[in-house]
Amino acid sequence: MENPKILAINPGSTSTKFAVFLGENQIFKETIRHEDKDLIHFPTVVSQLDYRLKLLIESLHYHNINLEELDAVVGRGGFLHPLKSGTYIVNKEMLDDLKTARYGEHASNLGALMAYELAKEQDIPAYIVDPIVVDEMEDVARLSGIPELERKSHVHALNIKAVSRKIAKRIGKDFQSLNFVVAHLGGGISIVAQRKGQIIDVNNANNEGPFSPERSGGLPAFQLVRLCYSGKFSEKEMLTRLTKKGGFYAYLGTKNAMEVEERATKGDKKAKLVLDGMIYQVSKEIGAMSAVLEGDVDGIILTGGLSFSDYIVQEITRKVKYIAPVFVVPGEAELESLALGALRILTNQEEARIYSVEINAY
Ligand SMILES: Nc1ncnc2c1ncn2[C@@H]1O[C@H](COP(=O)(O)OP(=O)(O)O)[C@@H](O)[C@H]1O
Ligand SMILES: CCCC(=O)OP(=O)(O)O
Repeated sequence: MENPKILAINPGSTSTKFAVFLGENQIFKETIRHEDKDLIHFPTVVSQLDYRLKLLIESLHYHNINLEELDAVVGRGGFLHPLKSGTYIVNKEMLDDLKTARYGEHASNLGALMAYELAKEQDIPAYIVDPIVVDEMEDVARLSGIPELERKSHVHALNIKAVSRKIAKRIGKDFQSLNFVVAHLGGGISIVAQRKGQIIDVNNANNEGPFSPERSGGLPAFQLVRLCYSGKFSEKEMLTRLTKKGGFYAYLGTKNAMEVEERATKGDKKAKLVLDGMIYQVSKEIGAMSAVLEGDVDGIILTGGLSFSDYIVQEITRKVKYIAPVFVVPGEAELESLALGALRILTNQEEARIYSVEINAY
């Protein structure tokens, strides 16, 4: 199929981003922002499906984009069974796992569900690409120190794979011949050791590694246990504190790094300390992942929204440039990566993977 028309959908916790591609070329892009007040009354992520779909369809109609002209729909992949990197056809088993939040709740769980709903009306395929559960970790990285607490790969795989390909192309080498430490620095942070294209270790973006604008990162275990049993918080409140109300938000009441930086520049000592604390922890994690690669690092890549900040990039670079050259790819290329993942299937460059707990089990 030449130049297929692909709709890519990226549902986030505060937005639904979507774009239409003709082959590799983006011909339309839109972001719908969701305020807290609009989402707060939905008890679960999956219960937002109809609401988000309606807004998306209205926007497509408004911009004269005809769903009947699409060849495929592709969504960001959410919490599923651990999977190999690649493009997966959305099937019943996947939909069932997402509807029941079998492996956890995250806005990206809506990606496959929205893609499927739109694709089935047109009788075209729906896909996901490099979901947040891409798991290429080595066995040695899975140990935590307590047998029942296995470390899990929860990672910004879609953007990390995309920026790694981009930098490999820039330096004129094949992505699968290079070793990178990639730091996705967004609302959540994942920092990976990527050996010859494979993510062999990562700080779980939800509960390990550096704190981020909204997440606590790894915490002192004894004190955490005591806080959980203090009787002050329910399980849900504690989990929300760790994943949505940690990091910058917990210390400073904002998740906005630009605001934190401005406060720091204007003399707010606490804002400066917290900003520098995150930079310190990110640099430390980059060092740890470099050790995982035994110092054989072709490049360190900084990406995600925080990489738009000159201060953050300069400070991290100052601390880690002794390891390897630092490359910066600010923001994320998730919609483009989704479309390219679907395109590789539609143009027969790759075969779509089938989601099945049996086949992909690690
Ligand atoms: N130009 C910028 N300078 C500094 N920080 C920025 C800039 N643009 C975005 N950010 C920060 O990046 C973070 C969000 O990153 P992003 O990758 O968009 O996250 P997510 O997709 O997880 O919401 C926020 O803290 C935001 O304030
Ligand atoms: C759980 C890994 C992916 C992730 O944290 O995504 P967001 O930063 O978009 O929430």
